[in-house]
Amino acid sequence: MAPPSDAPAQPAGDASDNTNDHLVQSDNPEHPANLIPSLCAKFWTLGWVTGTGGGASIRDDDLVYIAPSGVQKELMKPADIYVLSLAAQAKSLDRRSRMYLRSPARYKPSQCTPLFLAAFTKRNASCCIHTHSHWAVLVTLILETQGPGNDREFRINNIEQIKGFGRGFDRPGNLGYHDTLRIPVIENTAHEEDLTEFLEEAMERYPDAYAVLVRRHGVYVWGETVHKAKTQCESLDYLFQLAVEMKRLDLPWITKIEPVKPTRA
Ligand SMILES: CSCCC(=O)C(=O)COP(=O)(O)O
Ligand SMILES: [Zn+2]
Repeated sequence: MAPPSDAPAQPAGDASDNTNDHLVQSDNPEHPANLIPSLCAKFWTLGWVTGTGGGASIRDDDLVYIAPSGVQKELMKPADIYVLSLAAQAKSLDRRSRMYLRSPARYKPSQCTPLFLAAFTKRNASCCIHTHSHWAVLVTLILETQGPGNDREFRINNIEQIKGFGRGFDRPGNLGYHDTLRIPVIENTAHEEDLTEFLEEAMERYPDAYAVLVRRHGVYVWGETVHKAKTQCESLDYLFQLAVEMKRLDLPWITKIEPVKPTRA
């Protein structure tokens, strides 16, 4: 059956209408133009990029690789990827207009683009992942029930998976078991791009955070490398799911546990 005429076309991997195609052509599976589609296909199986929502972007030095908007992210091809230069973008007087080095004609770039750029420019991240995970959304809903003043930060401690997080931008090492992981929550907006100023403001308030939750929407997670962004996103999703189950069992997310001293025989 033919799709309705107003349905967004699915990526077909046809780059014939583009210039600078060499920017997305590589046999290396680690090339960002190959990695974004393969990561998004994995994220779809986790429920992170369902129904065109969510996505991922990768920065390689000055070049930023971006998925198309409104497409099923698990089906896109390297030829569907947009590429822009951070240096060229920085010179642009109009913050909202973007000069793409490669721009597939049939789509628009992801609405998440300015949020991904914030992670790259303000945190020197190399990868930013945006999920619509149920667990992320549920955590923001649970926090909402705790009322104004207590609903703008997710906090958890004394859980082993917290060690999956770096200590912060430009700070060596990872969090420890007894450390408290803090993730700011911002309110959702009618359009994804309008989240940018609130995400940037949360980054200012939480200089060491690697993620920002968006109420009733999902989460943005970044890292200094693709590997670290993915590890942190997985760790966070694990912690969000655990937190939802803990809440169901009436268990607190923050506990006071004294460090156990190792005994020597
Ligand atoms: C049903 S998804 C609505 C937009 C959104 O929240 C999102 O993450 C995807 O935006 P994109 O422009 O990348 O399709
Ligand atoms: Zn989204």
